[in-house]
Amino acid sequence: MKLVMATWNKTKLKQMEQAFRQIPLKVTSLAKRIEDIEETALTFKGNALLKVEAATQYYGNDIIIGEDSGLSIDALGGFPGVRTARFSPGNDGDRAQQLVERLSGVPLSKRSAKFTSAVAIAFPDGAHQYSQGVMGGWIAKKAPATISGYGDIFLLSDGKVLSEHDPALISAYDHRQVALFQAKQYILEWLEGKSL
Ligand SMILES: O=c1[nH]c(=O)c2ncn([C@@H]3O[C@H](COP(=O)(O)OP(=O)(O)OP(=O)(O)O)[C@@H](O)[C@H]3O)c2[nH]1
Repeated sequence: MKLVMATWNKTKLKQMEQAFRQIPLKVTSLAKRIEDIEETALTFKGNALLKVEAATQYYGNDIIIGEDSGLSIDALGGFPGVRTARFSPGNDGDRAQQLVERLSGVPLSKRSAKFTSAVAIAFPDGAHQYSQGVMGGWIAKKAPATISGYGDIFLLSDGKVLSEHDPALISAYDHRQVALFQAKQYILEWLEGKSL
């Protein structure tokens, strides 16, 4: 039995491998076997499940994990949410720039936002588990001259944007790390329950 990471994103894959390093199973990614899927669900959890389901026909005897994440801005009714990675052409930096422009004139008190990460797990016996992590913050009024991603516009309560923080120090509060930590407990407990 293997741990199959249902992701096509290399950074995410590394984070998942790291988060699950204590689990005594070989980790593999389905990226090479199946093409990236269309993320058509209306929720992060729904998209995480779609990623997992894309893998079940090839990896029915393994534990499959999928993750979906994004940024939700209160003043924009939760936008971009599940569409964070693709609400307009270009890269995350271009999209983050657009969000800052859309919030022009909005005071900091009304710029609250959150990152959400949802993880879905499919076990070989057909059981599923889900976990979620959330990190709250604000969309900064002053963005750097060059915005390379959402981390450059996401302000934390210490007055610094996410990308100004040491990832190792912020990791305990990171939405994805929180969701993956809970997922790890589910997997370890499932293995224990099966005496594996
Ligand atoms: O700067 C950031 N710091 C973060 O902490 C963070 N967490 C999520 N995101 C963004 O949210 C979308 C995820 O999209 P997503 O889950 O569909 O991933 P993906 O399509 O790359 O991979 P996958 O679907 O193959 O797994 C992408 O735009 C990510 O940049 C972040 N950006």
